[in-house]
Amino acid sequence: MKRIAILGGGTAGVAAAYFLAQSGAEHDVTLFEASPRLGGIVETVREGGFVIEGGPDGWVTEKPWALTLAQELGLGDEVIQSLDDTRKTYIYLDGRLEAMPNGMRMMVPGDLQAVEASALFSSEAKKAFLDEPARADALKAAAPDDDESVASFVARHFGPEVLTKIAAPLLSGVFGGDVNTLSVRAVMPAFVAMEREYGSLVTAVQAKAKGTQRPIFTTLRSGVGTLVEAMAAKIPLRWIRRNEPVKRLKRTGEGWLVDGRPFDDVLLATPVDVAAHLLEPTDHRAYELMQMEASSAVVVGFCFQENFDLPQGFGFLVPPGQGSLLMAATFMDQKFPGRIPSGGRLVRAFFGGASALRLMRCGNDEIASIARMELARILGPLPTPTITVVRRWPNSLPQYAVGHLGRMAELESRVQTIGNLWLLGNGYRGVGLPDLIRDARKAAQELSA
Ligand SMILES: Cc1c2[nH]c(c1CCC(=O)O)Cc1[nH]c(c(CCC(=O)O)c1C)Cc1[nH]c(c(CCC(=O)O)c1C)Cc1[nH]c(c(C)c1CCC(=O)O)C2
Repeated sequence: MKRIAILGGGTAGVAAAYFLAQSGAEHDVTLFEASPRLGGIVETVREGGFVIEGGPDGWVTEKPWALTLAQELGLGDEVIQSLDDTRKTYIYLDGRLEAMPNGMRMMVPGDLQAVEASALFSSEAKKAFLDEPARADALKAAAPDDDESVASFVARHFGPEVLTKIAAPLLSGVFGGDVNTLSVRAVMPAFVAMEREYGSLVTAVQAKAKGTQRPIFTTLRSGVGTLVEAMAAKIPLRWIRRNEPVKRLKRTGEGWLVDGRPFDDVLLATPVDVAAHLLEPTDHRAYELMQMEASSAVVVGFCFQENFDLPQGFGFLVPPGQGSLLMAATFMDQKFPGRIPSGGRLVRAFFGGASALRLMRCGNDEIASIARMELARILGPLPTPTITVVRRWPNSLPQYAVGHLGRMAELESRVQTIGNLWLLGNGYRGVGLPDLIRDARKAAQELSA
């Protein structure tokens, strides 16, 4: 019987424990969670008919692994999709919310007429979009053999305006990060492949848009929290140790000592900085490879009993330098069905970067009042919310900087050499919930083989 320690009870750690429990093999598992609660940054608050997400509100439909898990857990009837018929994403520019043109795939237009008609871009930026297909050969030739930043990739294709107006805010809304440091190969592999094949991204997106489009986001009727709760309910209770942060990890001849207790295998599913610190005595090079910036977020959910007008669509993003403390906001009741009781509104505000770090030190009431003020400056006066949920997520989103894939390949080979070790979580092979679930399943399969 293998003695397995899972360190960290967020989505990755809980999923690993769940898959081990399901494997049919006789494992002796201990899941160490530092806090009193499982789930990490996944947390659904259900109150007064509102479904309020403290962390992620869903996942990207394109990645199948969370949906498969939901179905295995018997949650098939709970699965719902985003309301894409009325999908719009706004960018806050020069004091106004300007809609992104329809048919955009991130910063690449699928519909050049929609770009032409948009008030978001100057005539120069429109010309850059229109001219890009003709530059296909040159773009292919200019593609570096190595990694590059998202900024340099986007600027090569579409110039500086598209970079600052669309790519920067969109990437902050997905990776919380800075386009000048983010690795294009790690965060936009699909676009890199398109460039290799077509040269022009516009041509590639148009060629690929011909198939039927599924809604962009998927979630569960009662919230993403249900996914973690349903997994946790199938983990033997004696496996779970809450309020037990692990302080020391030591490799022994055959296995590990976790705060002095012997185990055969270790799954490190803590935040990257914690995992790096725990591995430092075992492998200093692994520790170095795990040094990465992580961005922080403060999320505020506001529930309103009254209905009031909001722009149609999912929400808005704020590019750097637009004079708002907000990074983004989501109009939850327009993004997914069933988030509110009949009538009412549910709006989520996000702070990131330096604003998040500053706000993190304030009390909940102060954070909520700043969030309301910042929302009202952009959306106009808001009614008084009946429920407010504030969550702080320090260092929660690792930044995949230029060279990330190369560093991760080296880290993986260190992990193989160390042996009896798995690294799980959002610092390595993808930031979305589906990525975490895919990796946890794979680790459990390898352990049970
Ligand atoms: C600010 C922020 C958001 N979401 C996120 C942040 C970063 C800050 C942080 O959590 O630390 C994080 C995020 N957003 C997304 C992911 C998953 C990415 C993946 O699975 O690869 C992750 C990890 C999907 C997304 N999130 C977004 C896209 C782009 C959608 C598009 O092309 O329109 C994706 C794939 C855009 C986004 N993202 C957000 C808003 C308000 C919007 C626009 C409106 C809306 O949909 O709610 C909120």
